[in-house]
Order: sequence, then structure tokens, then C-alpha cells
Amino acid sequence: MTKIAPSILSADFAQLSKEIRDVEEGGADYIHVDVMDGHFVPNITIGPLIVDAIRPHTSLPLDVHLMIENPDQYIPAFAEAGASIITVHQEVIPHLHRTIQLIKDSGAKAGVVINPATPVEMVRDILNDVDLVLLMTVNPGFGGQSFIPQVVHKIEQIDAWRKANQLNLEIEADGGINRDTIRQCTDAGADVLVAGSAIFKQADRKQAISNLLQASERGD
Ligand SMILES: O=C(CO)[C@@H](O)[C@H](O)COP(=O)(O)O
Ligand SMILES: [Fe+2]
Repeated sequence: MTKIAPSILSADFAQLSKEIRDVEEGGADYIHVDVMDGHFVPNITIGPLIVDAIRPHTSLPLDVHLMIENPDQYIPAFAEAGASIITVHQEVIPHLHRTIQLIKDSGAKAGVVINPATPVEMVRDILNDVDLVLLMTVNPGFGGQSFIPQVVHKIEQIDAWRKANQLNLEIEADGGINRDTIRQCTDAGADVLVAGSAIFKQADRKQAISNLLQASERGD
């Protein structure tokens, strides 16, 4: 069952509660929240204050993608604000196991993210401990970028390890997901598909979500 996680990065921030209600009514499974610090990525977005503000406006899980250096410093605040899932980038974390435990201790589900150029082996030894692995299919920092197809084999690899070890984890893909690219990801084993511009840049969000779900299904 494919899950769709609209990224509010492409939403109208002046009417965030309406935007979130729109995608929830349109069939979204998670609300994806992109947190950027201007250091790890060349953009600055939002902090725990906004997570706290949107929490009462949806019953969907808030999937908080931390693109920040030193995430340990902020994980408790994001969990307290209502994050349901917190994902952290392997590239910035010296003691990944410790950070994953910190997320779990704070009450949220824990996920690890890797950039397109990071080898998939970098997360192999943490798979037992995480609830979700997020494969970036663009370089993080901005919405509206083009899908990098070289990442698809990493989705396949995680899926193969998941099956071989009977792991209970979700595989998420993020960046450049649209009607043309989603099927490669779901065929490779991705369960959760983040989409920003493919949903929020369309007037009819329900239709946009349904188009993605339809495109993700095998026609044969
Ligand atoms: O984490 C990120 C970007 O860094 C993503 O979540 C984007 O916000 C996805 O936007 P689209 O590529 O779907 O427009
Ligand atoms: Fe993201």
C-alpha cells in the first residue's frame, strides 16, 4: 500500500492550516515537514514553533525531515512540538545509534536519511534500530528539483536487506517525485513517497494525490 506524504515546503505558508486540511481531505497519509538550517543545506525553513502550530490542524502523522547540523540539540523540541516521525541525515551525525535512541526516547518514530551520493552501506548497520529509511532522490535544500534516477538501486538494496532480515521498516523516497518518476520508486520497494510541487502546485490536491497513486500502480 503506497503512502503519500505531501511536503509543505511547496505549500502557501500564509495559509498553512488550509493547505494541510486540503491534502488531508485529498487522501494524504503523512504531512512531510522540511526543516533546513542554512548550514547543512543552503536554505532556511522552519523550526519547532511551526510544528507546534500545525499539530492541532491535522490528525495525520507529522513526518519531520531534519536537514540540520547537530540534530541532537533540537530533537526533544521537535518531539515536544508534535513530530510523529523524525528523520536525521547520516552525513551530519558522528554517533548515529545514539541519535536514533534519542529520537525514540523522545517518543517519536526514528528514521535515517541519506543523500543521493551517500553509499547505501552507510545505513546498513542501523537498519535494525530504525522505523524508516529515507532515500533522497534530489540533493536536499529545495523543492521542485529533478529526480535523480541513480538512487533507485539504493531503494532496491534496502528492500532486499529488509526482506532478508524480516525488518519492520518503511522505505521513503523524497525529491522530484511526480507521475513520471513515482513508479520506479514503488517498483523498487518504496512505501512512502514525498511530493511537494507535484501536489501543492496543482489546484486540485485530491486529484494530484490520486494521480500519483494511480501512476504508482502496476498496469500489468
Ligand atoms: O526534502 C526535500 C528537499 O530538500 C523535499 O521534501 C522537497 O520538499 C520535495 O519537493 P519536490 O521535489 O517534491 O518538489
Ligand atoms: Fe524532505
